[in-house]
Amino acid sequence: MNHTDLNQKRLDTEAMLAEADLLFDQATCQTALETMAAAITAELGGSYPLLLPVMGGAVVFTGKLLPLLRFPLDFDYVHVSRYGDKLEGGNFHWSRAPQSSVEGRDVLILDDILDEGHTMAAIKQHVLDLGAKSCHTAVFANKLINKPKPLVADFVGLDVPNRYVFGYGMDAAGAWRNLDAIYALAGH
Ligand SMILES: O=P(O)(O)OC[C@H]1O[C@H](OP(=O)(O)OP(=O)(O)O)[C@H](O)[C@@H]1O
Ligand code: HPA
Repeated sequence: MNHTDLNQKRLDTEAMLAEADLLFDQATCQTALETMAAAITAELGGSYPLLLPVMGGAVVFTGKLLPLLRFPLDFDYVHVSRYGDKLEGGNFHWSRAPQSSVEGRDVLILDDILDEGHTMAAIKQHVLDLGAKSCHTAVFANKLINKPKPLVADFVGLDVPNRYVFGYGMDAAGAWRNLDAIYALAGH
């Protein structure tokens, strides 16, 4: 992309945020995160779990959550995507399957958002197929959609409305994963 195109993209991306609706501010997200950390600790703190964040959306949630978990754990990650830069999900693309052995482990999958739930359901099934002893799921945002999901997350930070949301690891057209709050795209 040349300099002019990049500059236009920067301006468009700034405009997208300026027009968006703030749903959950930084303080609200932090409180939700701390509540989740306490619940995860109570459930899994004694089982030396293997944490598997789903890149790239889980990067902010995971980076903020990990220092709040003061118990022994192992860390690996998977990379699965089905939205890319689009607003609607398509086929799965696995860029990285779990590398550490999940066999016999209590696994906790972490993701930024449970939308239709297909991503989390597929990863959980894969982890169980690999012989995990148990598999819990944690999502920072759970979208309140108007249809049943294949899976209910064990740990949820915030319920978000049925709109396209971004920030806190979630992208809008590839941008704004770096925001410390959750916004909804204008008109979506
Ligand atoms: O519940 P679902 O409808 O399956 O959607 C949720 C998934 O979609 C997003 O990933 P995406 O495919 O956009 O990849 P990314 O994490 O790289 O943005 C998000 O990070 C979740 O993994
Ligand atoms: O609403 C969303 N925002 C960002 N990424 C997503 N992936 C699935 N749904 C969403």
